[in-house]
Amino acid sequence: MYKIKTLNKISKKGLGILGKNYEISDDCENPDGIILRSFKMHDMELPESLRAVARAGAGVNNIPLDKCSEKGIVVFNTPGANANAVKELVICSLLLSSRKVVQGINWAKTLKDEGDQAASLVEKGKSNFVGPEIYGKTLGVVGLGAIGVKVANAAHHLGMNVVGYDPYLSVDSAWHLTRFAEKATSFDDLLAQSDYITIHVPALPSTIGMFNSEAFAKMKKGARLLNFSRDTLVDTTDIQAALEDGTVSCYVTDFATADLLNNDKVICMPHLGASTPESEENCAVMASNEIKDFLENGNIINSVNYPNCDMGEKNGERMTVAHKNVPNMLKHITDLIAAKGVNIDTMLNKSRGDYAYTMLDLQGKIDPAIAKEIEDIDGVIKVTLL
Ligand SMILES: NC(=O)C1=CN([C@@H]2O[C@H](COP(=O)(O)OP(=O)(O)OC[C@H]3O[C@@H](n4cnc5c(N)ncnc54)[C@H](O)[C@@H]3O)[C@@H](O)[C@H]2O)C=CC1
Ligand SMILES: O=C(O)C(=O)COP(=O)(O)O
Repeated sequence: MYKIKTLNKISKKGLGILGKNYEISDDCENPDGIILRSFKMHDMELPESLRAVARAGAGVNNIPLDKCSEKGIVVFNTPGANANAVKELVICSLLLSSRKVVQGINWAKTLKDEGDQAASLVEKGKSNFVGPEIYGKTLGVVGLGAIGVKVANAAHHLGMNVVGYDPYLSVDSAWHLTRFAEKATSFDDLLAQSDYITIHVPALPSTIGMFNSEAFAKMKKGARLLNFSRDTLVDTTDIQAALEDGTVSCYVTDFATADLLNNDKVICMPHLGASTPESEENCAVMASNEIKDFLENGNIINSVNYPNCDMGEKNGERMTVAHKNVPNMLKHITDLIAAKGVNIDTMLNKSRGDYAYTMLDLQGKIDPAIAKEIEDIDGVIKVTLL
């Protein structure tokens, strides 16, 4: 029986994929795997039993990746599984940032006690809520991954000019991106051209604070900014100054904070980007499949800290070894196996940064003591016999 601990509410349909050999609860002790959404794991003690963490979603800034890598815990996410949900809310927000819909609705509500006068007061007051159309305007998309590409394509279909910036654009994203999107020559070029800017990059040391006073100074006066990625990408003090002096005319963010909630030029949402039944299910299905394939077969698909390694379904004895990416590891591991008279049928080894992963299909019955001996090799982190 495998034990899975959930740290957030995860779609039941998705968890159902795991099947009868899985005990799933939010308070289990010694879990083999954790499935979570935005729960912040940084202060959590990582149990010795833990082999895998699956983020049902895209962003992994809530997970202590370095600590997991050091302990041989493989972390997964679910690329693209919630991208459509976010795209739809971004398109909605483009319109909200332009047309003063939120402000207009809030004002209309104040007329609820005006009786027969309400209709004529509405007509008199509506001129305060005029806002421009998005058709023919330029949208700058920062980060052309799963979400950015979908937003760019949808905005093109709505008649916008689209300019994109992504120095690490993947081949897959390039295949899916509308040919009408123009490539910004630099981040500054995107800032200078755009009437609307939408942010779709992960929160990394290189992206945190990328929207600061320096960036705002390069933007078109009155541009509108949308942030459905992470709060830390936009400097809170600098955005408030940019809103105050009119550099930015509206900021729509999926990350409500006390400062921003008080600002009339900010539309704050309570992190709703991925909150659709479809996306919650897609993410949970993908996360469950990833963790199940890893726990049962040792395969790594869509990891964010270990290399992807896939030897298909196991058929016999399989050993997996998480280790440091240093010379001679394979020699040490295979020498020890050979010394026990065990034959290796198939082997796969891949590395990613400082870490590597080796999968070995072994012939015959294996003495579990081998795992302990391999684990004692300097540089080996975790050995699992499946
Ligand atoms: N509001 C919400 O509910 C949700 C928020 N997100 C956030 O959106 C982010 C993006 O999600 P996806 O598109 O699915 O991820 P993704 O990994 O498919 O795309 C990210 C893109 O950003 C690019 N990038 C990285 N550094 C960059 C830089 N300095 N400048 C420009 N581009 C850069 C990458 O090359 C990649 O193409 C996530 O990391 C997460 O923080 C994701 C899903 C839901
Ligand atoms: O997938 C992401 O990065 C998200 O931000 C979605 O977060 P959530 O799963 O809705 O808590």
